[in-house]
Amino acid sequence: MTNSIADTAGMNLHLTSGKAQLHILKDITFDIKPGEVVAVVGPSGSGKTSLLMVMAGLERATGGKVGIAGTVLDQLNEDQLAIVRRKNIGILFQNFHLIPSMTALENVALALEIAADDTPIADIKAQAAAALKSVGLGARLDHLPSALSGGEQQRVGLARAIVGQPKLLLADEPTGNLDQETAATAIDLLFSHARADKTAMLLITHDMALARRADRVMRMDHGTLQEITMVPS
Ligand SMILES: Nc1ncnc2c1ncn2[C@@H]1O[C@H](COP(=O)(O)OP(=O)(O)OP(=O)(O)O)[C@@H](O)[C@H]1O
Repeated sequence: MTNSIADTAGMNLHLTSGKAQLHILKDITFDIKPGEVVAVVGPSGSGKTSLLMVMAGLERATGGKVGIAGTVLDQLNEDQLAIVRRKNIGILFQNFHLIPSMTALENVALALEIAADDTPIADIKAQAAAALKSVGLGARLDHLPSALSGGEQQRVGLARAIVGQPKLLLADEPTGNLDQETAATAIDLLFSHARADKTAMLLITHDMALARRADRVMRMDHGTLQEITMVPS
């Protein structure tokens, strides 16, 4: 459990839906090493997003252990969870989740303001601008999300996810809402950042070509997770 950036042992997640108790994640044991890219594939509803939510500390496992950067999450309160999250994790969502009333720069700066309590605002803005520049949006700092294309919005999402230099990037179908060409550009950017910064990544995708670019591929099926071998294309 020690030299992983993320690891789980016998992790379970039960959720209630009406009167039903659903067993969403079943006895999941896996780990992600620093700098490693792990793809998770599997059918819709199998539990991939639920796994990401647990790894992000946004959903609590109902059994087993979950560790992030050597800290076991199970016993932490919400404030402690938030600290582990902001110190270690960047999250990239399919629907971008940008704040519509904030410019690209403000969206990225906000993530850093939350993550770095004592940093002067001028430094935060400079770092946010640099992150946006690194994803090719140096000329779009003052645009609102509504004035950006889908691909550009996702690049703002990427800048926001990486600006705090997380050890672990959690990406949930990051290109699911983009056309093929825009998606390919976004994925290249995502991988080049992850590889250059040696950021570990848990990448949920339906795209097998994308999964092949990962170091390892896991398949989620009805809440169970297993490593699979990809047949070369
Ligand atoms: N808050 C919740 N309460 C109850 N059940 C939930 C909740 N969130 C998800 N589920 C159920 O958990 C199961 C797994 O959902 P999850 O979103 O993790 O699947 P997924 O593999 O990410 O699917 P997709 O590929 O369609 O995004 C589904 O049956 C879903 O209905």
